[in-house]
Amino acid sequence: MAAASCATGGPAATGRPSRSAPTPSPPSSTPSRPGTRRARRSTARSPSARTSAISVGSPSATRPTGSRSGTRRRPSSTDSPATSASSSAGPRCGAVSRGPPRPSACSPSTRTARSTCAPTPRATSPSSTRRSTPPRATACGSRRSSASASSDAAARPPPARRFGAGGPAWHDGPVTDTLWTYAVIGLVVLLVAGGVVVGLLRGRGGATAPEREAPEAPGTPGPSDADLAPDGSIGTIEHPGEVVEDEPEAPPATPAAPAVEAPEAPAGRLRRLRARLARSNTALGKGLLALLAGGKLDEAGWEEVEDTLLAADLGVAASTELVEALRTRVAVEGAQDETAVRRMLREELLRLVDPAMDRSLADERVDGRPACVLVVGVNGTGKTTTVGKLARVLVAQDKDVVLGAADTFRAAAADQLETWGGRVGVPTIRSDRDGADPASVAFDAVRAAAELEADVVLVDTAGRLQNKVGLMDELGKVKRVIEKQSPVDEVLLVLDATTGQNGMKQAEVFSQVVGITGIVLTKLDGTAKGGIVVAVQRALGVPVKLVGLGEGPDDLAPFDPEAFVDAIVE
Ligand SMILES: Nc1nc2c(ncn2[C@@H]2O[C@H](COP(=O)(O)OP(=O)(O)OP(=O)(O)O)[C@@H](O)[C@H]2O)c(=O)[nH]1
Repeated sequence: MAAASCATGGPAATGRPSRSAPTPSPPSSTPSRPGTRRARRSTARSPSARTSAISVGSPSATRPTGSRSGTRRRPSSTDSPATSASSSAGPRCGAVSRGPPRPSACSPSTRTARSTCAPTPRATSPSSTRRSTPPRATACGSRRSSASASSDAAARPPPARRFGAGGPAWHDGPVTDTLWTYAVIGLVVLLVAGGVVVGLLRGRGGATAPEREAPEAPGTPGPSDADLAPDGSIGTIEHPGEVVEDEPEAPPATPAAPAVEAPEAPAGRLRRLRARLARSNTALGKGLLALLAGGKLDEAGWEEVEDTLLAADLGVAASTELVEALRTRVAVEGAQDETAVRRMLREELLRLVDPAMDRSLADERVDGRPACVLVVGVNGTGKTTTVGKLARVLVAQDKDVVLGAADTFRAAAADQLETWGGRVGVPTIRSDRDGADPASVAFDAVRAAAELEADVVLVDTAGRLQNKVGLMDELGKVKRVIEKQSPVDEVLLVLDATTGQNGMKQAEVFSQVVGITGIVLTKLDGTAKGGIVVAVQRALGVPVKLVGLGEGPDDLAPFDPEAFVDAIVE
């Protein structure tokens, strides 16, 4: 046991570099990244963690303590293996070898008296043999002068003779016998005392609080195999008289993986949301129906119909056109009941909304690459929310989606988008730095989507007023940079329906800068101005493709002209 302690405790045995002082080593690079799970794992498994785990339950006999001792005393090249083997641990071996017993054991008087104790039974016992055999002789010999060693050799008979038959030839008489006996007894007492001291030191090492270890340099070897339990873990370390068990290692606290949601299928969403649309557009629908079904309309009545349409943001041209169409039909078909009026109104509104427009989204891979969708608009219209909701629509259609957080202006936008994506298991490409170049982030997102072989990448951009030339130029650059890698298949302009005709001006400028291909009308749940759908489509010649009807995650619906008109007239 002692020999084993020395072997594992000495610096040479551990392979650890000797340190002249236990100064803290520089921190390793791994713990400098605690935020990451990998880093947490690394920290949990780091050498310092392991050694501190050993220190908690380990006494001086364990390798770490031996290692620390090793830093205090570098083993001398003159230390023989026997010296180590005869002591407990490296440094302690040295301390014991320098203690009082050795000089007295090796003193000339003792050597002279040795001949007198030859016949004692203790001298022939195995333990006596261990104590008196080469190890200690070597230790003593390292201190003796060569002259005294040679005189000692001359005066001393061979050990076999001394302790074997106890040959009388070198018996000098009773006085010498007595001195020899005392010397041997003294030697034995000192050895026993030394053993007790070593034992106490070890026992105390196990009882005291573990010393705090200096952090180890990266690459410092971890616990040796001797420190490891059969299963490879750092296990119990036994000491005389006590068994210290490692506390069962608590499983690493892994954050609960957020549940991935299953978004609602997009088909029929608008029908579910129709009540919200109808509630907001009650004035339009009910007002028109009341006027039209009230009997033959005079000029004032028709003006009232037109005002109602304008109030719903249908726009002057569309409103005038609708009134003309209705007047013609009433004149031709005669006075109608409410059901017939409703049908007539529905047909004329639907014609204005133009169901023939292509409202499909670019959400399929094109020419072996992901479809690329850029989302633009003024501040606060709901772009980020729309990108998040649209990701859900696409996931519900079993598409592989990647999000690009190119809104680097608003600090929380990337986090907001990442949260949306995380809920449906969609990755978000973002910059860690606020104010990063949005074109660069957009480029990275498109490249990542290509590498991931996604179906579609949705790139969110910062809100900007259409009259800020610098910001509009920046948006143009975002698109151009993306196009160095992939065509932009869809540019969605997000318009807040509550802004009414103001949105028309936005749409025109954005369209000039980045070429709008589709419109998302948000916040239609909170406005009676559903007529904007018609107005904006007519002004830009691009279809409304999606409508937002609430703040809920699935409150974005593909625009369905029939459902939209039904919600108005029913
Ligand atoms: N009622 C309602 N609220 C909506 C709708 N769409 C978005 N919002 C809300 O509009 C607010 C602004 O949404 P954001 O997505 O942050 O707007 P943004 O355009 O990204 O904002 P900027 O990045 O500052 O330009 C949020 O409170 C959304 O919940 C909608 O269809 N209906």
